[in-house]
Amino acid sequence: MADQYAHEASGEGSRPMLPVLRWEEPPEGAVVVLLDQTRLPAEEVELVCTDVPALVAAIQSLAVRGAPLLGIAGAYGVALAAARGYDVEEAAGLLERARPTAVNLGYGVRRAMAAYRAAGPAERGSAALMAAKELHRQDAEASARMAGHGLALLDELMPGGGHRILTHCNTGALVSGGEGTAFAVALGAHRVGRLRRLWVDETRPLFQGARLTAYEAARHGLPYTLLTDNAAGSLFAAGEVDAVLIGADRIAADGSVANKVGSYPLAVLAKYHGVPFVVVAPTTTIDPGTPDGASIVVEQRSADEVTDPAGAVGGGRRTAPPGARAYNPAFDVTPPALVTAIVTEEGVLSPVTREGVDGLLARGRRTAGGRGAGTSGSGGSVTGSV
Ligand SMILES: CSC[C@@H](O)[C@@H](O)C(=O)COP(=O)(O)O
Repeated sequence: MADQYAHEASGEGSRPMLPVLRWEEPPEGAVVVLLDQTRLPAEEVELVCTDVPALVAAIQSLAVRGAPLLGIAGAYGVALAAARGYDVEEAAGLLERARPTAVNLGYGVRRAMAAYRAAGPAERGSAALMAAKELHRQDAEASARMAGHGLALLDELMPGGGHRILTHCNTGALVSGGEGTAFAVALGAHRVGRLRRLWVDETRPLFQGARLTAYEAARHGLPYTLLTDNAAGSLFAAGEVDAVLIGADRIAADGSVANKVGSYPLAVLAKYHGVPFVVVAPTTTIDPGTPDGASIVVEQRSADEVTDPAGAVGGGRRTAPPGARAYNPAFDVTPPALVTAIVTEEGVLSPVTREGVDGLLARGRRTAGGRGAGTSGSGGSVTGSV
């Protein structure tokens, strides 16, 4: 495909992005400060959440979003409730139910709640806060390790380098305590001179690809090119895609992957064209309590996001006549048979089997400590450092 479609690489971003999420304790009381992702890329504006309902609203409006970051936000939400003297048990329920598909949200809330409940009455708030900070730090570490494992996998799959990678939705620093999941792998490839092109699906209806991934790619000087989601087929047919790299919102025990709607069609295309389809996610995204893809609850969002797509992210005009109905699932589910590999901070699983997923989870539990059910097992090959 002609290079005139490529955004020119221009070196690392000129200035650091504001922190995606931070905790502050001014004299007026603790707050969770978020980079408002609904305002990107036009402006970097922070949203200050002084209470749990405000944080829940920010989660539901996608001001803060992306599975790993939702987990971190949920954990800080518990700390916020404790610091502000709210009913912490009730706050935890509100936070956990704010969005249904990304398992990390509930994981982060439960982890902070476990610390809160285990502490003595005077230490509960600080115990929840420490748990949130620990999860934040661990997610950054996991991100760096995923980038390393993912890059090694790409080199194995495509020894010649010059990777042309297609990605969907947004998986960079905006979803993570670190540099992200799938995007961190592409960034790693760029830094060692192996990324020839990052193809970025715009990701309808909320344009996380166009608004957020392109924004992050530009800041890092990646050679990226945007495409409408429905242009992906012709891109594969033209032989322009070497690998698909995506994130995940929930990985079921059988290796089924829920991710932003539009991921499953990419997996089908990849299979047909013999292109690796690689999922990059921390082990906190694996849910042993969800046995298979059919059991994953897929969030259904408002029809307005489809009929008035620009309006949903800050101004524009309707594209559909008044009263038009819309089918608007936020995620779809890709079966394990279509997934070439799952890259986690604990290593790479390929092929994707129930036993292999279980083994990854056991490794993740050993690293992070106590994360719920699941037994260790074997099956599938997990490579990489433990
Ligand atoms: C790394 S998070 C998983 C992503 O791949 C993707 O599905 C995503 O960005 C989450 O969707 P969102 O609805 O924007 O919260």
